[in-house]
Amino acid sequence: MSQDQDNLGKIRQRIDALDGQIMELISQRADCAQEVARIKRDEDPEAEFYRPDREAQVLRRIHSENPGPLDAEEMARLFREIMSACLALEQQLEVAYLGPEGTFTQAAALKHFGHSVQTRAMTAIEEVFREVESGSAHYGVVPIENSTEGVVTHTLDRFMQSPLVICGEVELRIHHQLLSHATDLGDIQKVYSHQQSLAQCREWLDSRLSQAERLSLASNAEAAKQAAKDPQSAAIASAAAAQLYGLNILASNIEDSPDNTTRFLVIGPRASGPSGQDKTSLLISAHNRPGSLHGLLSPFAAHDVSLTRIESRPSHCVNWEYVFFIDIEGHCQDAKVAAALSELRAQADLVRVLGSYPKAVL
Ligand SMILES: C=C(O[C@@H]1C=C(C(=O)O)C=C[C@H]1O)C(=O)O
Repeated sequence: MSQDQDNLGKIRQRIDALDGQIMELISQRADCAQEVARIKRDEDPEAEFYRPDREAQVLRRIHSENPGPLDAEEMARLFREIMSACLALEQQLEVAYLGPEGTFTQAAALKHFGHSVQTRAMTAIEEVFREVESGSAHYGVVPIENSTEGVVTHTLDRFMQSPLVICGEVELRIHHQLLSHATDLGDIQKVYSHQQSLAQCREWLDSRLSQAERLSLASNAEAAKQAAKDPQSAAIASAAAAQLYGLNILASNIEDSPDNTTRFLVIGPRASGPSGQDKTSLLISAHNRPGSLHGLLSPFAAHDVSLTRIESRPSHCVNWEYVFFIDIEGHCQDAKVAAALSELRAQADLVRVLGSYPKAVL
């Protein structure tokens, strides 16, 4: 046996021994999680085991203390899966998402909760809300904004009527693939996709597929299904959808902006506690008076609270002329945020906290 082979054998023995220790430690961790569950259940038989604030803190600590050589993000992803498996011992979470299977929203749900939850595909954003409102699913995941195309107005509008709260956010880098049974771009007559994805690939389509008609459908996965039926068509969708619907990737990463990112929200029946690094989303309205927007924003400036986003929408209601969706830094239980909100309540016709939730970690 050569010296190298001898060394290889020894290193493999060491890896086997380490795997044994890792397994033992993960099992001890799972025992602790079950113990936490017993305590929570004793305090309250209806207790919710999932704690987004605690999970965010665990992941942040792993991220910041990671010694390498693995990338911090990679290490946090491994722990995301360990926590997901531990939580599944306590409670099988059901997560509704904007389907069908293979959408970016499903990828976002799995990124946020890990792979030990049960994901359930819904056909519309409205249905995701309804599924969680009725209690058929514990949580829901819906898209809210894209770095290239802006806000998903349908999701914002739905918050105006829903009692649900936002308990998390997920950011996902979006890579679009052109999927088809065809092998030549010249054969493509139609391109199907969700309207946002068509917009995110506009320049690529103008230069490489200008002959093809663009047709928008309810989701990218739906587009992949359509493209699978007609070899003269293509879909813009994810690599996961290519596998799921048996299509070739005819061109990859065709999005116009290299940092094309979509943000998703996790919606649920219960508010999240403070994690130390949080955001709060608000729905605010005021009558149309001169200076009313200024009045709505000044409490944030006065209490040193940063605004990360502001979006205005038609109110769909005669009483209010403006509705603003505002994201701020901090949790509604933080002193600065609480002070800004109480000042705001004195000026606005409506202030609803849509949720305070941990900033995305992964
Ligand atoms: C163990 C707990 O419950 C759940 C499981 C967690 C874990 O495995 O670390 C973290 C938060 C909760 O989702 C807890 O609240 O600490």
